[in-house]
Amino acid sequence: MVTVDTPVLGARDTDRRRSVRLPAGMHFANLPALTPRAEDDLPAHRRVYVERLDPTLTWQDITWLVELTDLPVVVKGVLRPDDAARAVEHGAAAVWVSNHGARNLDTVVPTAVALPAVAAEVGGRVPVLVDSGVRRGVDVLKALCLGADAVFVGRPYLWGLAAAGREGALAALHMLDTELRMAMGLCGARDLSALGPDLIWR
Ligand SMILES: Cc1cc2nc3c(=O)[nH]c(=O)nc-3n(C[C@H](O)[C@H](O)[C@H](O)COP(=O)(O)O)c2cc1C
Repeated sequence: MVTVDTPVLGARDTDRRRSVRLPAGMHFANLPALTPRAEDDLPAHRRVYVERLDPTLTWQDITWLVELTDLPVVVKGVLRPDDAARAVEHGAAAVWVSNHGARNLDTVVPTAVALPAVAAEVGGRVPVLVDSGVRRGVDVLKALCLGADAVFVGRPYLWGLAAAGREGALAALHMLDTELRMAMGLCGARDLSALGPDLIWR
């Protein structure tokens, strides 16, 4: 789902294409498929995506997966209420509202915008999870108010890890926890059950 007021392809896209190329002679040691080849007409990361995207997948594949395992199958990347309903109908144990950190599709809808309608559609039948762009405790608070049962982060703890190893990753999570508690206190919320849409000013 993309917003319509900006072009899908533009100058930024071209810039990004250039920026993902490695310097000559370097390669991704553990990701050989990402190493640029002279004959490539697509940047390496795009080639990987194009080769991995399977246009034959259907919702029946979710049912097949669910029947194959006792593990909970969670459908991630849901942004539309109708897709959320399909995920539940096909046996998903949870619906994960995500745009994968807005790293893949330019102008993709923010998850804070998509979340309320998805949560309403799911209606408590399974947990609703969310990620993408959560950077501060107040972001966690807003996501919980907008209908999420749990909130995830991708890059923040990786940045902590890169900066200071295990302690850095823990510090990133601790900061989110502290900020969430502070934001809750400042909103007059004693516990998580007090978080709801009434705390959100639109
Ligand atoms: C380096 C990197 C690789 C990722 N690879 C995948 C992936 O293979 N499949 C997927 O569903 N999400 C992938 N994600 C998205 C994360 O699972 C997560 O949805 C996203 O990072 C959350 O947004 P945030 O980083 O803004 O917190 C990746 C994220 C990063 C940063």
